[in-house]
Amino acid sequence: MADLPQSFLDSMKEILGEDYEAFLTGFDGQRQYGLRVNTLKMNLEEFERIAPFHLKKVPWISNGYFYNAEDVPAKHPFYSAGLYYLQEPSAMTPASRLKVQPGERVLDLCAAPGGKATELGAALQGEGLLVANDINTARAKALLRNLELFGISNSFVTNEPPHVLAERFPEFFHKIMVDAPCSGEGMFRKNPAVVDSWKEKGPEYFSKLQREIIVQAADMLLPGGMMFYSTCTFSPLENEKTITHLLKERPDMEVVPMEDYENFAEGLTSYKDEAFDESCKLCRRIWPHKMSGEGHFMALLHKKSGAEQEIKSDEQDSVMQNINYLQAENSKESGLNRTFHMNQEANTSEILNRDKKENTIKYQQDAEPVFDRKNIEISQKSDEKASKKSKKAKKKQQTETLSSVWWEKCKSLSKEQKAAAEDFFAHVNIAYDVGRIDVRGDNLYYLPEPQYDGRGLHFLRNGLFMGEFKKKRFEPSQPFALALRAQDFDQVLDFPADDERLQRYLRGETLDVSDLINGEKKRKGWQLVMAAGHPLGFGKLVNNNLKNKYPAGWRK
Ligand SMILES: C[S@@+](CC[C@H](N)C(=O)[O-])C[C@H]1O[C@@H](n2cnc3c(N)ncnc32)[C@H](O)[C@@H]1O
Repeated sequence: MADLPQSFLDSMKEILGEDYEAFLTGFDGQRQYGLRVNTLKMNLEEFERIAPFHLKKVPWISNGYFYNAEDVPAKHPFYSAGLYYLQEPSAMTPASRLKVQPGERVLDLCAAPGGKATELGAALQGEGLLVANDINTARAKALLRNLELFGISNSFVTNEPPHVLAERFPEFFHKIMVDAPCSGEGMFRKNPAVVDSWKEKGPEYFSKLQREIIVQAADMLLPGGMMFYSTCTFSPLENEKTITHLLKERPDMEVVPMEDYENFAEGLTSYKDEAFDESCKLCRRIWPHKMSGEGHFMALLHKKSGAEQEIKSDEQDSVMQNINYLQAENSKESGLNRTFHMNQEANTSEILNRDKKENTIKYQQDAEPVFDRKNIEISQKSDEKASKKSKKAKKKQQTETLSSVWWEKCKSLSKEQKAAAEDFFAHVNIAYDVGRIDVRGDNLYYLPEPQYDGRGLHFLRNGLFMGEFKKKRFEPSQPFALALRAQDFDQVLDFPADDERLQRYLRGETLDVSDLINGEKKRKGWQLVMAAGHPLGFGKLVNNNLKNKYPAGWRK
């Protein structure tokens, strides 16, 4: 057992009472290994059919599995294809309980390295917007990589303190995840080094930070929206006390029940001589001695709204699952009788303006908008005629593809670059909404659909980075490969998952692929390399040899 601080042990004894001994014994127990399937890329039946691991379902997570440590799924090509995320099972819970639906605007405020954001992004299924933020630049880079690996194309990855986002996005998001920085008591078993950082910065330090963050987060939530607060620590200071603070500061926020599991424990309503809001009982705790997880605190919060439209049973909205659950719970045991309303859209007028360079991470605050996506007002009050017109325009736009006509309009590109891009996109079987295509400097992007104002924000990525124009060429990007499905590209090299060439491909080696192209003499150029039908990256075919285009920074 790690050398645990006495004040931590005293606090645990106070909270757990007769369960304390079982909790301590748990520290000598075995670590649980888990993976979560990327439902943007595949369904569970397919995963179970193809995964060569010893899997057991995590009973409270629909797409979560325990695996045996000796399986080493991180080394399998399926990992490099973004088919799953390795995650301790209790850490899978928060994103699974926020019930994100395609088309929503979602914020993950403390997102790096992406354990929750990858699941939230997958739940969007390519529709809507995921703003994934982390205050720490190095960690935000890891977050971006994981989102790219998962093939999530509709994210805006930012690197800002929460208060800056709160000023920019008042009442903007349907769903918000706050997986707060914390003292990490739930990590003590998995990573004893966390004990040392706890001694430097413990619950008192983080509690103050969390109280600021949670209020700023709530201010970004749409009335009727849902927010999830979680930590991987046990201290009530960082958990129920933070929630109680939010409820006092923002009376329109309330704790609501989440989808339950028999071994979750209730939140606390007091600790020592401090009383917390009674509704903290609806929060949930994962205790490592009660179930197979390292430990988590979780609160599902709802922002009440006043006179907005009441949710009707036939209007299947994202909030419905949580609310249905809540109503059932209310009538069952709590006796609370609430009516829920929601405001479906914010009155927001947004102009998107972008920086010229990729990865300079800074929007020009005072620059003229380079790209004004019609300054569409998202408003419930917008008159019907305008909305019909814009729907028609959008439909027309969506049927356009990246044809020569479109490239012709791209003034910043040379003739050769346009021809190269056109050649490449002739192999892509996707009809793009050309209004979302953006050529910025030498780079090509596909922007998320919802409108938002990103001016002046530090960011690492806006939408999908599709590729780069070099002198006379167009080079498709690695994130683009990972966002494609097998049927989206018509020149594929599909290797069996256990073909040793896949490991060599992932190391950057040139491969002989004559057996895969069956004497197709004319075949050349960009190929999508796949492991059993799942894209891994690009290569270029020259005389039966595959020149490796797996980027150096991604190699194993
Ligand atoms: C518990 S971790 C998030 C883990 C992540 N949600 C996941 O599942 O992979 C908390 C994150 O909060 C960030 N953070 C630290 N201080 C912060 C602050 N003052 N405001 C916002 N985020 C902060 C850290 O950089 C860290 O990545």
